[in-house]
Amino acid sequence: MAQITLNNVRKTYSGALETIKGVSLDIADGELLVLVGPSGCGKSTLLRMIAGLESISSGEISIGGRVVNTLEPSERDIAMVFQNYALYPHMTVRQNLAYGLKNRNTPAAVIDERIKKAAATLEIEQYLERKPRQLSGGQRQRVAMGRAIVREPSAFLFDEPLSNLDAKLRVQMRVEIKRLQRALGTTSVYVTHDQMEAMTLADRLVVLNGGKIEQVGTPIELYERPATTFVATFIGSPSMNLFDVSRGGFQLKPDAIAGAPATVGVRPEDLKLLEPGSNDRAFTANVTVGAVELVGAESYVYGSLASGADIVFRVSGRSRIATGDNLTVGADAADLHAFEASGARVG
Ligand SMILES: Nc1ncnc2c1ncn2[C@@H]1O[C@H](COP(=O)(O)OP(=O)(O)OP(=O)(O)O)[C@@H](O)[C@H]1O
Repeated sequence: MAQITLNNVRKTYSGALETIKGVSLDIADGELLVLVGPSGCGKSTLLRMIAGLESISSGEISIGGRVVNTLEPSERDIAMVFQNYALYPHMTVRQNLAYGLKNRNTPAAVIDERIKKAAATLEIEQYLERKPRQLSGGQRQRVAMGRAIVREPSAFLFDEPLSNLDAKLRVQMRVEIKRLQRALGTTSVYVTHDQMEAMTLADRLVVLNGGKIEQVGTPIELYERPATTFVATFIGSPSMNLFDVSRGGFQLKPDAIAGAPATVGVRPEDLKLLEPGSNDRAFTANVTVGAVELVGAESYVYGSLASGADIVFRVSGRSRIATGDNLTVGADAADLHAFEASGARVG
């Protein structure tokens, strides 16, 4: 087990602009930290630098109190789990699990014991003599996890391990990874571009944007108090409505928000359908409905304000709302988010 520390880590690929622009992070012993952000923001680069698969242009990374900047991946006592499983096709599951340990001259009895334990934990005991091609995607993913577990490393690094699986299996495996990580208590860094996966897995989340940290916090902290408009729209689905105050098209009670923000944000789930013309909430707006989307237990209503700004809100169940309807929606002061023109949160 180990704490991982990043101190002002930077990366410039040769001939490219700076990709990681000074990232500092303390990852606690046993913590599951998720790096999330849009494509190209530098998640994989950061993870690969922790793994030692990519050099660091400047700054310092330490694992378990040991500076690892110049150590080979094999010397860092970490195990990586990738999306493409990286299993050897000609070897059985047992041989795949044993491979990394044999290379490290682990005694045969220890290898057998660790494989037995990992196979039981992952419920893959009955597949040990099979080849990877005789397994389903989910089973292969478990074997990939098994290869990491038998090493008993001080940290796991996950690089989008579930992105090759179908939606249902992805949810199952994500629950399993969380359970395993808890049970083993191994410090883990997990990269994904899927905000839902990030929210459900993470002890803490790091939102990266353009090689910089936008915000670090627990999923609930990021959801309730996004530090920037970027985080506000990245976390949550459908994403938060952001209204340009200078454009208007909505009513705000004078005491609803302190100061003079440039942007007001409201989550779709915090907007309530009101009696037409109501104005007793901190925020109210008249909406012309453009489209209604039924998604299982609730519907998303998409529309526009008088200013032309887009708005989306959620209603439970199958809705009678139809395209062309004129409605009034509102929100309480506690559910409003305010941002400066720079995108930074106010208050
Ligand atoms: N070997 C390389 N040489 C030059 N530029 C690179 C190299 N690898 C990555 N980059 C660039 O660095 C940036 C970050 O890439 P990275 O793969 O870390 O992003 P990411 O957030 O993991 O994206 P994705 O979610 O699409 O995998 C991108 O602009 C990418 O083009």
